[in-house]
Amino acid sequence: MFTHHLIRLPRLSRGLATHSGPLVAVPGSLHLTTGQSFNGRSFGAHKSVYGETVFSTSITSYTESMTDPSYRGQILVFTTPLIGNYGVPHNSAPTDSQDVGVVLESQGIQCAAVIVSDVAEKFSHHTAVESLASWCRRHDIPGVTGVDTRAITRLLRDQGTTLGRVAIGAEAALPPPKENEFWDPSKENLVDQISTREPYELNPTGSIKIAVLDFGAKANIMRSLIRRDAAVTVMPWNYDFNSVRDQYDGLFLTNGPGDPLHCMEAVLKLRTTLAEWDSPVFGICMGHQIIGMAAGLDAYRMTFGNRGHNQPVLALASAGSIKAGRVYVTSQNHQYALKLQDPFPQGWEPFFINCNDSSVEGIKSTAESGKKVWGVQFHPESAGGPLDTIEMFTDFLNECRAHKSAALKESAWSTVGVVSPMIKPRARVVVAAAT
Ligand SMILES: NC(=O)CC[C@H](N)C(=O)O
Repeated sequence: MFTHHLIRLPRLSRGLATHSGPLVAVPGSLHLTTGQSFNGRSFGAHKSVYGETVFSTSITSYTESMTDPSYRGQILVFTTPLIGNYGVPHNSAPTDSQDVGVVLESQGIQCAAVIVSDVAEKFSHHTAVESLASWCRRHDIPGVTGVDTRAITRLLRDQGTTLGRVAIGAEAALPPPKENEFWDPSKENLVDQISTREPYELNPTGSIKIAVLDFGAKANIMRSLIRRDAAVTVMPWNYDFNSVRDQYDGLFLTNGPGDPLHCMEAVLKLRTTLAEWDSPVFGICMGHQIIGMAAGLDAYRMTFGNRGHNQPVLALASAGSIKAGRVYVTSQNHQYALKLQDPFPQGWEPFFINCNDSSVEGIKSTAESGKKVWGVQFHPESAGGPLDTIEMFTDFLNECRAHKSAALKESAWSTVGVVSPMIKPRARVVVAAAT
């Protein structure tokens, strides 16, 4: 065990006096299961936690990242040195008539702890109501500052995502835990801990009915759907969608925390959906991994994953607003990815590839398959991050609308006993009436 960084003296002169009382120098440390320790000072809850230590290269949107349910169980290290300078907004004020109940990405802070090189002790923004430190304390989330986050990140890039413990107060000075005492969140079904227990509706008067399987959804996915006039029914991740699928015009699978292998129940149910239902399906991050596994691809654990808002992806195929050959800058937060295999399963093709590490960033059904199914590893809904691929939501809903009106015409023609000349008959039998 060696120590990378000594405890820095707290900057009492700058203090937190304006917003939350003077900062008392409480020690805070990050211990890694591989033996390294980083000693700084605490700025959040006075509580020690275990988790998986990951780093994010995002420069802004710490509030959105920290409320993203996909960070559940993770000790989030920000590579940007100064975090907290625009404070934290009120999280429950409606932003518009299509309010989803929160301003940020979920009700509370989802990551297990945060590690910041230099936490901003003063904040300034017209929507801010409190400091990062006070927000963390209110949500019982520990934070450590005054550590060399560059050194931590270099370590994580070499040795991969590593189990860690954030130790606060007297515990920070104790020897690090033994290797077998670290908690490994990837062993748990984190999705089941946060997915909705019961289905619920948003924007029920919307013009197209979309079912959303909730693996730990970011609120901006729901906003992105309902702002495009979708009526959304959010369902538990393992809901029996096949028993209600005929009531919906499209299926959406959300992001979510942890290892996708814990969600095999959803993979198997989706396999049935894809075999028997031909309405459009779209999945993001965990949702994309579930679609890929249902298609027959394998998922694997990456060394340190991709987390940040500056990940370039190259489109390999065109679809809707996406043009083959273009690079899109994307928001990402994932540890697992689909394995690139040659040949791809029949009826599927790669859609995007990561320009940095060549990992699979998207898959789609082929034109020949007659299906409209896409999955993307990145987050088109952003929050935070660039909006380069936001129109994929419009593309998905356009396909749902086109499919719905084609199906309506088809059933209108079949009730008068003629096979529509405009509709290519699918595997489904079109009932030919007499006379
Ligand atoms: N944001 C996500 O949906 C993450 C998916 C999955 N938990 C992973 O880490 O790869």
